[in-house]
Amino acid sequence: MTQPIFLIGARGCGKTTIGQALTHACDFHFVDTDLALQQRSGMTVADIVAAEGWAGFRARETQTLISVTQPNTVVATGGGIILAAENREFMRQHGVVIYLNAPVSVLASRLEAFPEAEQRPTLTGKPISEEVADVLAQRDALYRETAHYIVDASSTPDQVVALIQNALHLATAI
Ligand SMILES: Nc1ncnc2c1ncn2[C@@H]1O[C@H](COP(=O)(O)OP(=O)(O)O)[C@@H](O)[C@H]1O
Ligand SMILES: O=C(O)C1=C[C@@H](OP(=O)(O)O)[C@@H](O)[C@H](O)C1
Ligand SMILES: [Mg+2]
Repeated sequence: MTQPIFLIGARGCGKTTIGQALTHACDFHFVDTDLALQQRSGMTVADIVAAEGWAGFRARETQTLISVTQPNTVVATGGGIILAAENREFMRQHGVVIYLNAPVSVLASRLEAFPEAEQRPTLTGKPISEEVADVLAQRDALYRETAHYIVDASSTPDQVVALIQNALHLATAI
């Protein structure tokens, strides 16, 4: 299989971490839409949102998604990539989409331990655990309708990578 693999899911589900580990396991290249758009603009996510609002960030995110998509590539996306219908359609048409699914308690404890405020400026103004619950409630259906496969992302990184590889073997067998 050479199709790109898109990792989607909430902040803290491990798209960036698992994406890097997966590229070693399946000998793909790694790209992360947030890292790519920050390198190109010379600004952090927080800088872009402060200067251009979330609409400016979302426009850059869509451009970046299209430009980084190549064969043999794992694309770690940002948690809000599924908000735009064009992004959802693009990912489903151009590759295999995997939803890294984890409960609110797991997401909140990871984000509380490593908030990375420059990467994750607040979306709602609420404390982390409330924000995670609210945002996941709004987006879970979009992650599910976009995904070809849903993988439990609450176990260790090695275990999550193994679950993805199982799903991809299914994909190559079809
Ligand atoms: N499977 C995992 N088990 C434990 N910690 C994890 C796991 N996946 C990610 N993390 C940790 O959670 C935090 C957020 O991970 P990250 O990959 O940045 O998530 P995302 O890109 O989905 O927002 C990081 O500190 C990372 O080390
Ligand atoms: O969920 C979101 O709307 C966002 C998630 C972030 O990426 P991660 O999911 O990699 O943290 C980043 O793209 C930005 O802060 C917006
Ligand atoms: Mg990330």
